[in-house]
Amino acid sequence: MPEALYRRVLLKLSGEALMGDRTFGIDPKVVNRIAAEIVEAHRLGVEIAVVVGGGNIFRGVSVAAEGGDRTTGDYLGMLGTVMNALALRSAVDRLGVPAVVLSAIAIPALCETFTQRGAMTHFAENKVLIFAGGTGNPFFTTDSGAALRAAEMGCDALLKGTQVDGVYTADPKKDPTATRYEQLTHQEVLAKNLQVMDAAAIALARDNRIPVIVFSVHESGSFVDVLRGRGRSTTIAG
Ligand SMILES: Nc1ncnc2c1ncn2[C@@H]1O[C@H](COP(=O)(O)OP(=O)(O)O)[C@@H](O)[C@H]1O
Ligand SMILES: O=c1ccn([C@@H]2O[C@H](COP(=O)(O)OP(=O)(O)O)[C@@H](O)[C@H]2O)c(=O)[nH]1
Repeated sequence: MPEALYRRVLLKLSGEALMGDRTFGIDPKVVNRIAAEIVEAHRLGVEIAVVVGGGNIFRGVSVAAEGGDRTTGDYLGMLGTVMNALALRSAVDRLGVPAVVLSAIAIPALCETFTQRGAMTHFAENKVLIFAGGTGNPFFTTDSGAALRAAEMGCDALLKGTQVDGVYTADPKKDPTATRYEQLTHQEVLAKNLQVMDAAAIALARDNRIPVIVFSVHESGSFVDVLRGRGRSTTIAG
């Protein structure tokens, strides 16, 4: 069995993935399964930072679409990511690996506030880092937060665990004839306007030469498989 291909990775976890079969919120069974995979990867010796999404709780654009205030909606979305991060920390902790939540928005009663130097200290202490609050700014996404933190933390790769098992010629949920790419460049994703990740996140990864690997977080063992260079995924690099 090959060991991990990477020394330090940023795992972007879709908020919606944490819902399991529910229509809203957090399914503890799913959180426990993902936590177990993170712990397995940690035991391979990989340094892991996680950025959690919040789409299972709140999306600012939905508020705006109904005539509400986008900025307030986005802050609610960021708070949703803090809820997910706390649930994941508790699940990883319970499996015997220390984990810490670092939020872009200060909520000192619940978690630490992110600083790059503080986060590096936690890596040196062999902890799993869980980044909450996205970038801390409205009008951004947690994908952009993931690309930003991957650059700040010097990660070798950004692994996007999402609803689909890679990047397709079109959204596979809408177009059943769409076919999956094995490999693409960041520039091709932008030029073809492939919507699996927002353009700001892809551009930031491109400018910092960070490969992005898109895989399905719904398949058990997929995170560790990707770390070992196995399983179904699309690599965006070059
Ligand atoms: N070209 C494409 N290839 C793959 N997925 C795509 C593509 N275009 C749109 N999508 C959609 O993008 C979704 C992933 O993006 P997003 O909803 O932001 O996920 P996440 O919640 O993981 O951040 C997939 O579930 C898929 O339906
Ligand atoms: O830097 C950020 C990250 C997130 N959000 C808000 O938080 C919500 C949840 O994040 P996202 O949609 O990226 O979650 P995911 O799709 O990964 O579950 C977004 O819709 C935004 O409203 C934001 O305003 N700024």
